[in-house]
Amino acid sequence: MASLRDVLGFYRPYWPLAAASIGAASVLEVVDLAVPYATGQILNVLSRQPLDGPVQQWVEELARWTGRPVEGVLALAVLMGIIFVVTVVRAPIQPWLGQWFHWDISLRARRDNFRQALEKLLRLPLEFYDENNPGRIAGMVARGVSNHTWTYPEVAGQLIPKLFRVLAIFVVIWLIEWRIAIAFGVSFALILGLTFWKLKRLVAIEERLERYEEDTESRTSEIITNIKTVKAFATERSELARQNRRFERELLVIDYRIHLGYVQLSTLRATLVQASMFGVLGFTLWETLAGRISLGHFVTTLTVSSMAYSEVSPIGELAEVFARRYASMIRFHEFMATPEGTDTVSLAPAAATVPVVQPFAGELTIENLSFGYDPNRPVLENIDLKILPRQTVALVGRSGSGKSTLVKLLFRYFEPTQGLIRIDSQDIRELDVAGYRRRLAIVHQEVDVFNGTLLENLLYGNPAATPDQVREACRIARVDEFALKLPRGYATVVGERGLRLSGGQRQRLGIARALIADPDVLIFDEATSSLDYESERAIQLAMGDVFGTRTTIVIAHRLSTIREADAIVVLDGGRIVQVGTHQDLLTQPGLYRRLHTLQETGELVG
Ligand SMILES: Nc1ncnc2c1ncn2[C@@H]1O[C@H](COP(=O)(O)OP(=O)(O)OP(=O)(O)O)[C@@H](O)[C@H]1O
Repeated sequence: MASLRDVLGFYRPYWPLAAASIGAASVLEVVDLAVPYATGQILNVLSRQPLDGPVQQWVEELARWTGRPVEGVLALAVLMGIIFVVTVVRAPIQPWLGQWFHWDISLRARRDNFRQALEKLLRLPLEFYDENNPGRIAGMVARGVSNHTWTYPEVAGQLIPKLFRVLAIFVVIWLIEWRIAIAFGVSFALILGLTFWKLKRLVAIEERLERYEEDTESRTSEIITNIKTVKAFATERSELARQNRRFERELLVIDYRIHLGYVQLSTLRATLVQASMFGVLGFTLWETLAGRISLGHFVTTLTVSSMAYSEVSPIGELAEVFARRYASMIRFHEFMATPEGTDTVSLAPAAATVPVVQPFAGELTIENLSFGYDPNRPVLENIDLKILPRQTVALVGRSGSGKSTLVKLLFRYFEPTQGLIRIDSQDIRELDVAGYRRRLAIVHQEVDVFNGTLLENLLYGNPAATPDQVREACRIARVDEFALKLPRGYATVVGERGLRLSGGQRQRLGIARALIADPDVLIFDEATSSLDYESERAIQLAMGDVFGTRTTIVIAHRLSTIREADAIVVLDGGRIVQVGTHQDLLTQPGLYRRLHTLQETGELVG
């Protein structure tokens, strides 16, 4: 669970500048008090009452310097001089000390934290993305960072300096008449104490609301992602109704619990402030009438105490704003503390000590491998497999038999619960994870296309590829066949804001992209399953040209894709049940022959 310490830690790199700017802003708030003080002293001069000791000394000092007699005019000049410095001279300095540095720190921290959040996102394991959809993640990060950005200048530039100002006012009143100071101090402590007590309770509600809102955002994000399904099933109305119920609930909590709480707090605060001010007025008047304080001090005390009480509302409001944003800041820090697991480039164990052995030949050995997403529910059990360099091995089996999971383990997205995988005799856990993954490439069933030109997409895994490499890969993957027909050829923008590629074209782009990365091990994960016959045939031909050029693993439901494989590995319930060539396996009774017969004839045979 993140805490206030994490929130403050956000600004750790900037602490010297932060301390200096907060200190300067506080000093400005405090020196401002010289104005009512000097005004009170002017009143004393005008009503022929004595000046305070230090002021009298300054006047005498100035009289000595200038050779003029100590008189009222000189005293007024000193006091006016003080007021001039504190108001007119201070005015152009204030925005720099009061705004520039706080916003400068805040905006720098914003940049750093967006960067760190992205670094975190890039390092988090795939499991995190299985559990959190893009809407939830983006909302959490954006709200957390932007609330930090807005809050820091308010807290550093206003809240803290104002608290110092109130403290200084307390000291000034104390110096004038300690009894009034105590009455003032007690009333202030009571008001602030009540404010913070109430805010703590409101923060707890805000934290619960934050989580609820995240779930709402997450659903909205799913609606966007799955919009085709929503439209196809015509569930727009029910989706709207469902979200509307959540919005209504949110409104009820925000309005009747949080907002109401803040208004109650403001009511209480305003009443206490006015009552306290009235009390201080009465008490000061009493002390003045009793002759214990001068007329000047009467005015000064009333002015500074009303200045202090007038700070109560802004302090309270700033504290409220902080409280309202605190929950999302805490969520952001919880996100930043999410464990990164082993699926991270920089945290690979022994990455620094064990160099990548280059080049790989592409021999893969899987030894007694077991794994389960939930340790009590094994998905793969005791897998033993050896794939020689440049061999093509197909993984087949029923849906859910663990084929994709095996590939995820090969990519080191998860740690096996038992056993290990070696590449060219080296345990893959000992290799630098980024260096190792660059030796692999995968063509998924759904090929991701980034917003950019076709060429940029092709070069995604290897921007340094030569034109010849690109040309050759595009020839093998049959990208050239469609690329030249695009409006601007390879310079055509595809993806989010560009031309939509068909399923077959995306697949071919995926294969070319993988080939351009020149991997030692290439994996096709059901690359043809979603395609029509013609596109499938084109992809099969492309794959056929790749077979034998590097170690290749093909996951396929359509067995026609893998007839040429050197070995076919049949998985069932997370175990290897058969291994052999297409011909071998057809001659044996078993799962492969059953699946094959089913695909050829549509008949289920025992
Ligand atoms: N991220 C995950 N978290 C938890 N369980 C998972 C996850 N991914 C897959 N599984 C489970 O692991 C088992 C194997 O899934 P896997 O995707 O490896 O099978 P597959 O053979 O590739 O299936 P298909 O051919 O349908 O793609 C399934 O029971 C599935 O529910």
